[in-house]
Amino acid sequence: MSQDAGNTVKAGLSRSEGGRRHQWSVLVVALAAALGAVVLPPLTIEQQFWIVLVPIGVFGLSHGGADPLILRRLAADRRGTVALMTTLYVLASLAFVALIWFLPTLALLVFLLLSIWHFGYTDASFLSAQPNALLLWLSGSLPILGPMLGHPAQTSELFAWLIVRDPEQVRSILELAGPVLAGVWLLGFGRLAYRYHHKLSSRVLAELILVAVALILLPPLLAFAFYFCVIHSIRHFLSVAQQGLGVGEVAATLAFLGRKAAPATLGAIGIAFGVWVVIVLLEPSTTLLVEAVRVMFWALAALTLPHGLVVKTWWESRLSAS
Ligand SMILES: CC1=C(/C=C/C(C)=C/C=C/C(C)=C/C=O)C(C)(C)CCC1
Ligand SMILES: [Fe+2]
Repeated sequence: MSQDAGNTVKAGLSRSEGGRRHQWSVLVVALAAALGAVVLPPLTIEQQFWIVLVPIGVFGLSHGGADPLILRRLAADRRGTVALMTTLYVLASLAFVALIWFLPTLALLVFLLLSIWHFGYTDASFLSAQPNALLLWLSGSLPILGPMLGHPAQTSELFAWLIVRDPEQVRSILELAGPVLAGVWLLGFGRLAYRYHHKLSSRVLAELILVAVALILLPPLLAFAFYFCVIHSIRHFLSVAQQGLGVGEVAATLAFLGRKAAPATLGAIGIAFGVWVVIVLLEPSTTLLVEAVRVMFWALAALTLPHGLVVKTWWESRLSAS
């Protein structure tokens, strides 16, 4: 891929009407979320779980549900290639499930790192016309760093459920790592503002700050749902629509994608529900909530590796085709 071709398409995303409009709405929604978080009464993890279950299921997962469509496009609808790519996708997921099974703590760390990269990749393409690795890591790390800093006790408990460890032990690590990482983030932000202030609009810096504040103030599961549904999924759909079919057709394409993504999304929800029931039957001593949280995040984790690779491969192939 030539650097110029890459720049042209990314410039298209960051300057596109849909991208710009969405960037303004992110600022408004992040401000509203931050203000809402201040007046919100403290919520238990269980209350948060019931609030975010439907938005994450419907809104969030459907963006992964578009992967089969992207795979077909990547394979140019050649049956053999579609089958091969689908097999590789499933194998990558299964490899990650094996990692979760045998080395859960390492799996959580890899999941968090992959998520930061994947979130940042999408954000940076919308926020900057030129590739900007610093912006990628700053933006992508917010959904993980925010809950760690703002609500270390609940975030530790959620992590501890995933890796079956003592929440207090996880908390002592987070309370040390959180401020250190926040310091590194602030240094990076200072460098971004200083080095790129002429290239990036102040709206980008405002987005980073406002989204950071919202993610720190909101309780962890609400913070994640806000970022995942309102920012990540919408940007993903906008980019899929735009890169695939041209700016003018975004609305029609979103409706089309919605229809195409629905079967895989419903399938994923069905499988997740099935796994939940099986786990609960096998291990009736643990609570339903803990198992539900495990299914929700480990399912996302198992899909993150192939999903992130598919999205990147597809974007790069679009770039080199342009
Ligand atoms: C587990 C967990 C968290 C991280 C979730 C992540 C990292 C989700 C990634 C999803 C992806 C990458 C979806 C694909 O597009 C939080 C929010 C810090 C709160 C505490 C529990
Ligand atoms: Fe994604």
